[in-house]
Amino acid sequence: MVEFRVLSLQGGSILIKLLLILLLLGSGSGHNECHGTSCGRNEPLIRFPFQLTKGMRDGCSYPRICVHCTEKNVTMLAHPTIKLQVSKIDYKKHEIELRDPEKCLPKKFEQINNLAIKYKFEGTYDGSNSLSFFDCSLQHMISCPIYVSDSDASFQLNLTSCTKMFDIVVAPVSAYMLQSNSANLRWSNPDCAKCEAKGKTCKWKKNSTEGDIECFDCKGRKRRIHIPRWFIFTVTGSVLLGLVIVAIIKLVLYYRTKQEDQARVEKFLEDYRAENPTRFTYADVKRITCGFREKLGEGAHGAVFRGKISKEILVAVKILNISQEEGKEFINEVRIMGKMHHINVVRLLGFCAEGTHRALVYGLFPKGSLQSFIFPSHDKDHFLGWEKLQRIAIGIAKGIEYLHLGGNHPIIHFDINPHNVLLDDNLVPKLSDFGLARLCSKNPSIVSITAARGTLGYIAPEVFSRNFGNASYKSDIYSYGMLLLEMVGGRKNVDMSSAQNFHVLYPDWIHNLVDGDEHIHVEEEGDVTIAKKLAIVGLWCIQWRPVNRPTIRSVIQMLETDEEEELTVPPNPFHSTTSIISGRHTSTRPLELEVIEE
Ligand SMILES: Nc1ncnc2c1ncn2[C@@H]1O[C@H](COP(=O)(O)OP(=O)(O)OP(=O)(O)O)[C@@H](O)[C@H]1O
Repeated sequence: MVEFRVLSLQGGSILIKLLLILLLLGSGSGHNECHGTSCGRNEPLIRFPFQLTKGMRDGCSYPRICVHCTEKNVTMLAHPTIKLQVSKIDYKKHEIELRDPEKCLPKKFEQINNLAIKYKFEGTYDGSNSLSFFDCSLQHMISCPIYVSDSDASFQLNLTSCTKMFDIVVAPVSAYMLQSNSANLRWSNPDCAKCEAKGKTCKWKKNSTEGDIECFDCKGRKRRIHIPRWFIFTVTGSVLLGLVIVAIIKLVLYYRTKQEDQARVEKFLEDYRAENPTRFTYADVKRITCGFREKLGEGAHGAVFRGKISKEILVAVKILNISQEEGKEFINEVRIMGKMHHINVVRLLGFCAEGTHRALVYGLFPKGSLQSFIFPSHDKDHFLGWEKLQRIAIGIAKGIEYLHLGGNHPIIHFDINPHNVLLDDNLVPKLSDFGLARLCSKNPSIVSITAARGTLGYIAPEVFSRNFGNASYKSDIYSYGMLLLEMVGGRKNVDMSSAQNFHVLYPDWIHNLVDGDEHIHVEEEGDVTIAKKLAIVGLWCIQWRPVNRPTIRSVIQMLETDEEEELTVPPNPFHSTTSIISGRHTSTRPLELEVIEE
């Protein structure tokens, strides 16, 4: 969930960045120092020394010439009193063409004159500029009642019904221009010639009220894309709306899954207190394992994944590779397994039986299995020490005793090996995978998989072939004996180099050890005693004939005794031909077992 949120935050920040870029691009549609801007399609380009302002306010003074755009996209001079349209700007000749939107430019002569004085505009007309103004308002049907005549009489008017108003000796515009509603004026300042000679353009110096200019290099600057404002607002709005909707959906989902998690934890705790395994759906299993993210290992019955029911409750989820259609049988078996509670037995916390999915949920043991703690005693860095090994051996035996004798439903494990002994933080051993032999008995691939895993050496001869007798509780004793010998020797007891014929490697040194002439690594006095005791008990457990093997209670008694002398060394089972019931085998060392088809 945390990652989910982080991802969505990242996604959100990317979207926000996109929006900012759009807005920046949009802001490029305003005044652009390099390329200028305009009010509309056929409107003049507005660039230095013109400045686009937002309204009619006289926001800028000489030498800045301010213009603004009307709602109808017409370019107007920005002036509080003068209403004149800027219809053309010639940046080469430094000329602007002004028009009266009310089509009566002579009436606005005074304003033009004031403008020319304010901005030091020059006239573009070379002839005599003495003008006479007439009031012709008595003439009907005319839109502009003021007539202008110049001294050159180049523009003759019918003035019979007009009265002369005044004469102007020097005017910046000609009578012809005024009458034809267009006045051309030239600006001389600011002069951008110096910058332009350098291939640059001009811009106003920042923070200068005097209207100082500086050169500005536009080369290499890409032209900004013009994106209409409506487009930007629509896109921005849609994206924001989308983000809000996504956030709401995520929030709803987040709270819903939180509620589901809470309900799952409550149900789990309730079942835990009632000592029942919780039934999970397959969706629960997926959520608990975060989509089967972390695999802890794989055994004969399936893969094991790390999982989490709540922050505090960590679990290991075994996804069984059995596909029984009938879930009832499975659930019955699992309920029996769930009743098994002992300090040396892994507690089954839950299960899943949905469709063909079968899973078992156990408590998590981060230290893993005993397999990773079995090292030879001379490997000082890893060897656990004889005291701890003895405690672990007794713990495992007590776990087996509980399975065999403790509950209402006795269980033969059938797969005792170091992989199936998990260790908690205090190195207390916990037997796992009990009950799986029965649960998965319909799976024909198990024996071969077990063989491939290398736990074959732990399987009692009678489990392997009926020629050696019937499988029983004593079969677990055999596996336990092999486990003890491996704990003492710290090495594999089976040579798997040949797939078909395997050898049980009966270690000579074990006999030497119990006879007293083997030098093992000891830290303390008692260490040899413990090592010998574990070896003797191990040898008793691996007797060929089940009847010759001790019960698990006797095993515990032998392990817990302090009297070394009390333990007698059993005959070497690998030398005894008489102990093999069928008599098919003759003894060889190391003994070679043949797989006999049932
Ligand atoms: N409850 C658990 N907590 C931590 N790790 C576990 C737990 N159960 C199993 N594992 C790890 O997952 C691995 C696979 O376990 P699994 O019991 O499926 O197979 P195995 O015991 O190694 O082999 P097999 O099933 O053939 O006996 C083990 O090696 C063990 O390290």
